[in-house]
Amino acid sequence: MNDFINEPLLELRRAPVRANLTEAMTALDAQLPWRVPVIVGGERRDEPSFTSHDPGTPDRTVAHVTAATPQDVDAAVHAAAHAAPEWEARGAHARAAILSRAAGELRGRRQRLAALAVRECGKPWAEADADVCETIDFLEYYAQQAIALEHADGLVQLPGERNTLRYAARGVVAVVGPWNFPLAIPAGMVAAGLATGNGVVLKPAEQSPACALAVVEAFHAAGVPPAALNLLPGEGDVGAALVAHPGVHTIAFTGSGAVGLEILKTAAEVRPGQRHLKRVVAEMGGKNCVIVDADADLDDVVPALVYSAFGFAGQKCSAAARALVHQRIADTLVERLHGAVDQLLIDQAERFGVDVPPVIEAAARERIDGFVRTAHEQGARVHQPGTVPAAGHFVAPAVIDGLPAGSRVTEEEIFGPVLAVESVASVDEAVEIVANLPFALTGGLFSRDPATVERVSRALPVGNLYVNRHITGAMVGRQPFGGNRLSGTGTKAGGPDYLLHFVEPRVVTEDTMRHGLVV
Ligand SMILES: NC(=O)c1ccc[n+]([C@@H]2O[C@H](COP(=O)([O-])OP(=O)(O)OC[C@H]3O[C@@H](n4cnc5c(N)ncnc54)[C@H](O)[C@@H]3O)[C@@H](O)[C@H]2O)c1
Ligand SMILES: N[C@@H](CCC=O)C(=O)O
Repeated sequence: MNDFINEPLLELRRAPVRANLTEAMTALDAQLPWRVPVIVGGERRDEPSFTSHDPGTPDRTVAHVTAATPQDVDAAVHAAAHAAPEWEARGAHARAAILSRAAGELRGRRQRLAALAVRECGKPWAEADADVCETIDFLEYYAQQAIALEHADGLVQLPGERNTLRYAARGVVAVVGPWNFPLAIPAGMVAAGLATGNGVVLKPAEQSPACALAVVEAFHAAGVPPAALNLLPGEGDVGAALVAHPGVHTIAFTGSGAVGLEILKTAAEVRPGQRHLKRVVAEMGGKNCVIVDADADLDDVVPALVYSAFGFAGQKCSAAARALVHQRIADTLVERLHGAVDQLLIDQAERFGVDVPPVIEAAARERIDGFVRTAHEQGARVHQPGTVPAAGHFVAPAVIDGLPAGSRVTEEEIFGPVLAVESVASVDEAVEIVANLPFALTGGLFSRDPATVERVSRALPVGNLYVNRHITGAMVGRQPFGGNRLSGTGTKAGGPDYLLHFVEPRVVTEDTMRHGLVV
C-alpha cells in the first residue's frame, strides 16, 4: 500500500470523533471572519472588497477578501518568474521534502481544515475530510512523482555517445481553481507546479478564498519560498487577466466548460513580448451516465445512485446525472429511488449524518430550480421530497423520469441534486447514448455479466468508468482523474503522467569519443 493514501473518516458515528470535529468547528467559528489578502512575493495587501459566506447560513461571513487588481496580477507573475530558477535549481529531492512537510502541516490541521470547508463551501463532514485527505495525498504523490521524473531517462545509448533526457520547469504556472473541492483541487494543481520547479500564481474561486489561504499558508510554512507561490483572490476578471498575462507558461484550470473554453482561446494568443506557447491543462464539467442492465442488483444500484447523484448536493463534476436503465427494471428502480430520496436528510452541512447540504449560492439554487421547472413544463414526472430548510441555499433532490428526447435536463450539466432516469431497450442502446455525448468525464455500469462489463468498458469514451459501484470519489494514484472530449484536455490528476504537463523535455547528446581529443 502506498503511504500517500489517506483514508477519509469512516467513523463519523463515533462520539469521540464527533466531539473532536465539533470542537474544531467551535474553534474555527471563534476566529471568523477571516481576512484573505492578496499575497505577492510574500507581501500581503489587505484591503477587503468582497466576502465569502456559509451557504447554509448566508448571513454568516466566512472571510473578508481583497480582490486582486491588474497591477497585483502583473506583480505576482513577475514574482513567480523571478523565484522559479532558484526554486528549480534546488532539485526534485529538496522540493519534494518541502511538499511532504506541507502535507504534514495539513495533516496536523486536518479537522480544522475540514471545518473550514464545511463552513465556506457547505461540504458535509465526510466530504470535507475527504477533501483534506486528497490534498495531503496530492502533495505526497506529486513529491514522489517529481523525484521519479528527475531520474527518468530511458534513452537508447550507443558507444561513443551519451544521451540525456531532462525535464525542465516551464516557468510560471497560473492555477485557476473551482470552489467545490476548495482544498484538494487548487492544492493539487499548485503542488504539481511546485514539485516540478515552477513558480506558481493561484487564483482560487471567489466562493472559497479562505480555504485557498489555508493551503497557501501551509506551503509557505513548510518552506516554499514566498515568491514561488502567490495568491490572487478575486472573481473571473482576475482569472482572465492572469491567464492572458504573457509571462504565464502553463495554465492549470479546473472549472466549468464555458470558462475552460474561454481560457483555451485566450491561451492561443501570443502577446507582445511572449516567446512561448502557453500550455493548458483544463479539467471541466460532465453529464455523467450510469447504465443499469436488467440483471443488476438493485440493492447495490439504489444506494450507489443516490450517493453519486445527491451526495454534496450533486456538486461534483463526477456526479451521476443520468441513469440509463434497462426497460425491464426501470419502473421498479424509479419507485425505489423515490423511496430512497424521501429518506434523505436535507440539512446544514455541519449536521452529522446529513445527506444533502445546501448548494453553494443563491444563483446556483436558481439555476438548478430552473432545470426542475423545465422538467415540469416538458411534462416529465418530478419526484422531490416536500420540504427543505427555509434558511440557506437548499434545493430538494429530484428524481425525474419521462423527459422528452433532447431535453436540456438530459443534455446540459446541472451541477446540482438532479437525477434523470431514462428507460432503454438494451445496454447497447445506452452505450450509444453515452458514445454520442459531447462530455466524457465519469460513467457507471451495473451488470453481473462479465462479457457485458468487458464490452461496455471498451466502448465508453469516459475518462473514469466505475463498474458496480458509485461513480464519485477518485483516489490519488488509484484512480487518476480527468475527462475526455469537452470534459477536459485528457489530463489525469493524481496519475503518473500528470507532472509531464508542467515541464518541457530537453535532450542533450554528447559525443564522448571526441572528448579530450584535439581534432
Ligand atoms: N473535471 C474536474 O476535475 C472538475 C473538478 C471540479 C469542478 N469541475 C467543474 O467546475 C464547475 C464548477 O466550478 P466553478 O463554479 O468554480 O467553475 P467556474 O468555471 O465558474 O469557475 C472556476 C474558476 O474560474 C474562474 N473564472 C471565471 N471566469 C474566468 C475567466 N473568464 N477566465 C479565467 N478564469 C475565470 C473563477 O473565478 C474560478 O476561480 C463545474 O462545471 C464542474 O463540473 C470540474
Ligand atoms: N475527483 C472528484 C471529483 C472532482 C470534481 O468535482 C471525484 O472523483 O469525485
